Amino acid sequence: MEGERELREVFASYCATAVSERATLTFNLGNLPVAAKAEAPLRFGILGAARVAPVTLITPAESHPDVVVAAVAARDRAKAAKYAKYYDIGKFYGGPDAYQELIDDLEIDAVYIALPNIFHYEWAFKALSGGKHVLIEKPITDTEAEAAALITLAEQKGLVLLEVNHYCFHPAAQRAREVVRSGELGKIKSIIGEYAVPNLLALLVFEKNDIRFQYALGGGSMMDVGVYPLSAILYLTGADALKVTRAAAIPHPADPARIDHGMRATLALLDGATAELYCDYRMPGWGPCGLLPCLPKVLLLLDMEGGTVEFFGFTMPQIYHYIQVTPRRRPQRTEKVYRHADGTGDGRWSSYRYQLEAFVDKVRGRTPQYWPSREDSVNQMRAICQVYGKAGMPARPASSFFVEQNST
Ligand SMILES: NC(=O)C1=CN([C@@H]2O[C@H](COP(=O)(O)OP(=O)(O)OC[C@H]3O[C@@H](n4cnc5c(N)ncnc54)[C@H](OP(=O)(O)O)[C@@H]3O)[C@@H](O)[C@H]2O)C=CC1
Ligand SMILES: O=C1OC[C@@H](O)[C@H](O)[C@H]1O
Repeated sequence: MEGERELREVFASYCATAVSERATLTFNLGNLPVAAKAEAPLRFGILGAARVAPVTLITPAESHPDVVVAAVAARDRAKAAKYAKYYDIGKFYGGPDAYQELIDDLEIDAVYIALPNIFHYEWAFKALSGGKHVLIEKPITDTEAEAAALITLAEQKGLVLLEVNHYCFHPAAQRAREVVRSGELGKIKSIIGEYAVPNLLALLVFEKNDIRFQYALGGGSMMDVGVYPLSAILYLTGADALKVTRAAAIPHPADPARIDHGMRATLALLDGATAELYCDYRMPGWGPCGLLPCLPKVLLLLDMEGGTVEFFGFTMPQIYHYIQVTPRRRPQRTEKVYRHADGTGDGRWSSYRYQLEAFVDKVRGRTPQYWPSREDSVNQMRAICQVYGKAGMPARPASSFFVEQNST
């Protein structure tokens, strides 16, 4: 009952907001002016004609004066051609060698990897070896050892490697982190981190054989939506280590022993704080038998010595978010942040656009507004592996390319 009330409140507040203050912003997200390009912009190539790339890179690149998406590679030539035409990408590679051909293209400076997780390591390794900067989807790899190897390789090559934890670059996430770390509310006692996709939405968006539900491709909810609350817990607390004390998978009916459609985990953080993580692809709706539709639940809730902080919509702050700070002895306040305090950024930018800004700054030798520490991706991978272990599910398979490289 409490859950139903909460979901109804969230639904009502979302609707009210959508028709008022942020409606213009939501509309504008796809309508940022196309920037005039610099003389020698950073030329990106995309590995895989991925569904996600228009949101994560192609649209953000349009408004960046120093970025051009110059090529796409897909295993099927016709698919590559169609994708290139549709998104106005100048060059395409198709066929079984397409990914390597794109990497070998001397006109390409950076590669975006949005392939199934199991292929992240291999293609990031090959792209870095070929001298390309790499923007890679989350989770960076399937295992901790692979993540560490990529980071070392990027450093050896002097190249930029960035895992797409895009929301961390958005001013709202940075403001939430500032509030939490400012000392205003003292130490953290506990955190709840959730990313749950409603049943009905997941049915509409994901096909049965989606890469997210295939063990051999590095699937599982913890590998996908679970990464967000996990990385946010690390991001907000600044903890570089945590211990998974308990985890329970909600098994996927298609592969119940190995694939989680949901996961609940308890984490022990520094200083005695704890965190409860929940991710799900099949969050039931509300009302009779949970059949009425609900919205995705994307939430961070911190109980601190001096009050609470709720950061709602943390992975999609450009669409909707709020940071509600409730000190125990002072009035509650709600913050919404779309630009940096120094005025940089643009209220219409998505988290992906903020991320691209930082990526380019890093490549160009400027200091990005935010950049993760070299250990972040490794810590994240280690924690994911621990969650699967505690839940009694097998670790995600290592890349066969990594296994071959490391077999004596
Ligand atoms: N940061 C974010 O907000 C989001 C991140 N993601 C991440 O992006 C990545 C891709 O997700 P998404 O775009 O939804 O994925 P898609 O289903 O669109 O697959 C991406 C590409 O992977 C290749 N591929 C797909 N299935 C297989 C297979 N069975 N075997 C080999 N290759 C395959 C295809 O390449 P080809 O075109 O060459 O055939 C395809 O274009 C994942 O790592 C996911 O976690 C996804 C959504 C949002
Ligand atoms: O942002 C996201 O939401 C939906 C997921 O399946 C996707 O992979 C993730 O990155």
